[in-house]
Amino acid sequence: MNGTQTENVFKISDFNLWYGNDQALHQVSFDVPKNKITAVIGPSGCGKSTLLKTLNRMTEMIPSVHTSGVIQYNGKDIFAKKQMVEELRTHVGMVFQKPNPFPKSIYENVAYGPKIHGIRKKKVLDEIVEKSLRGAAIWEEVKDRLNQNAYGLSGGQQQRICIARCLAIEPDVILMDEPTSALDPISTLKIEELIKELKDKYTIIIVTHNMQQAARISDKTAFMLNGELVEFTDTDTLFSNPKDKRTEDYITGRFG
Ligand SMILES: Nc1ncnc2c1ncn2[C@@H]1O[C@H](COP(=O)(O)OP(=O)(O)OP(=O)(O)O)[C@@H](O)[C@H]1O
Repeated sequence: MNGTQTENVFKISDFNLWYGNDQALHQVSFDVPKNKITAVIGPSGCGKSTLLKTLNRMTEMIPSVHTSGVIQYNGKDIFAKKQMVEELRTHVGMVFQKPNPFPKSIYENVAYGPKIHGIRKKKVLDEIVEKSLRGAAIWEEVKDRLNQNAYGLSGGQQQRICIARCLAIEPDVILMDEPTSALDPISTLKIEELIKELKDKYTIIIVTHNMQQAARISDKTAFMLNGELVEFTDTDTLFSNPKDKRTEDYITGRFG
C-alpha cells in the first residue's frame, strides 16, 4: 500500500438487466475509479451500451426494462429515489456515437444546458460558453462564428461541440458511447487527445469497438461478452497479460 486510496465514482454490484424476457446484463460487478478513463470493450451486442446507459438511468426509459443488483454513484444507490434521476443527469453527462448538435447556433448548443438550469444572464452564459468550448479544444476554431449553425461544422468539430455542450453542465462523469466511430482518423486522434486531457477534471467511461483506442487512452478496461463482465483490470495488464482465455481470444482477434 502506498497510502493513496482509489476513490470510486460508480460501484456496480451484481447488476442484472432484462429487456422483457431477454437478459442483457448478467451479474456485472466492477468499480469505476475517479479521474480515470475506463474503457468498456467487447463484441457487438455484448451489453456495452446497455451498461453505459444504465449509469445515468437512460435504459429505464424503455418500458420493458427491469433490473436487479446495485449501482452506487458516490456511495448512493442510483435507483433509490426518483429525484436521483435529475441529480444523476446533472452530474453524469453523455456524448453519443454520432455527433448530435441541435439545429441551432454553436453558442446556443453550448448555452442550452445552463439555460435549462435557470442561468439567464448573458455575461454568465458567455463565460460558460467560452470555458466549455475551450475545454473541448474547439474555441479557437469557432470563436469568430459562434452565431453560425452548428450543422455547418465538420463531424469532428460537431463532436467537440457536443463535448462542450456536455461540459457546460459541469458534470463529474462523462459517458461516451463510441464517440469517434463516425469520425475520420484525424478527428478521432483529436478527440482522443481531448479525452486524455479531460480526465484531470472528469471521470470518463468510454464504450469502444476499437481495441487500439482502448489501449491508447484508457487506464482501466472492462471486457464484456454475452452480457457478462469477463475481466476488469488495468488496461496495460488486460492487453499484455489477460487472465481469462476469452479475453485473450478477443484481443488477439480470434473472434468479435
Ligand atoms: N431497446 C432494446 N430492446 C430490446 N433489446 C435490446 C434493446 N437494446 C439492446 N438490446 C439487446 O441487448 C443486448 C445488448 O445490446 P447493447 O446495445 O447494449 O450491446 P453493445 O455491446 O453496445 O452492442 P454494439 O457494440 O453493437 O453497440 C443485445 O442483445 C441487444 O439486442
